[in-house]
Amino acid sequence: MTHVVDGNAVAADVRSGLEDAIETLNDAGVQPGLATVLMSDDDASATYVSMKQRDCEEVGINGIHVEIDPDAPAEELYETIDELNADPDVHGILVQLPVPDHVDDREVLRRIDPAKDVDGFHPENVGRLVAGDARFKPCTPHGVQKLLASADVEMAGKDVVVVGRSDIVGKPLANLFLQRDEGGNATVTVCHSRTDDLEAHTTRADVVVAAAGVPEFIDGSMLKEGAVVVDVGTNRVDADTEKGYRLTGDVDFESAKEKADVITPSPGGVGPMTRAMLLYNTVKAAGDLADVDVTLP
Ligand SMILES: Nc1nc(=O)c2c([nH]1)NC[C@@H]1CN(c3ccc(C(=O)N[C@@H](CCC(=O)O)C(=O)O)cc3)C=[N+]21
Repeated sequence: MTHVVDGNAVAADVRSGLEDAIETLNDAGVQPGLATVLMSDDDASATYVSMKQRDCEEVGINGIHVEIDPDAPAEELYETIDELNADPDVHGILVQLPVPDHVDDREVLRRIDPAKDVDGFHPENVGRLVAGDARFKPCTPHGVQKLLASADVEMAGKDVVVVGRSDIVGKPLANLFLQRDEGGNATVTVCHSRTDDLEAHTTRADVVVAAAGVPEFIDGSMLKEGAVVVDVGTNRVDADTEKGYRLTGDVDFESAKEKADVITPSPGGVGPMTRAMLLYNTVKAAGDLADVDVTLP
């Protein structure tokens, strides 16, 4: 029987595992705070940000939400970041990506205080992750590791194929899988849109991570019998539903499930874990900034 990993349940475990740490912080007079900044008209972005705010409320993190008109000058976003950097009640800052074209996203990521960079996207934090000294593991890659651990998937020595080379998923995840610690020690191949013969890679992989942002493009025929499949995709595709779309991953779930021993669905897999690890990083940031020792799940 294929094990379908329940991302909502594992995410709920992470959230309840944070309760002790939040209590410890509260006892020390610290209320962890997460600022989300939205500079976009995009529906999906607004939905994700409001889910993140709701998560904060649920676990007792102070959620601060800032919205900036997408037509406003870039300076407005930069100055907002400066203010949040200086605000002692804010321990984590997340600027929802993508930002409008006239805003330099590299400048956005450089501008965030690395100690408050709960996405882990600041160049200093990227460098630390690659060097094996991560301060914040980026939320999606970290969530993938936690999901695999929850399903007792041993990564050491495994042939892992990551499909997708983004800065927010593919690259950091490949680095985490390589590291000499828990959830790492794998043999990692990173494939992408210019890879010759993708199937040759995926069909020999013990673990396939689909993170290319292309709906349902990994199907059962591309997998080895008994593979572990992680679906990072969250795509909205047009459909005859009330909302006019349905959510689907980068994996064709039905055919992949026929082959896989373990599979994470989407929705209901990596997405909720991404949000849970954001809370985790916010609690860690609060502990570090306030110099309070917290035990993280
Ligand atoms: N600075 C920044 N940090 C991010 O972490 C970030 C970002 N920008 N921009 C966009 C992507 C996307 N992302 C998701 C998070 C949760 C779900 C999620 O919870 N999905 C649910 C369903 C969501 C729904 O119902 O629409 C699920 O998969 O079950 C999806 C996508 C974070 N991102």
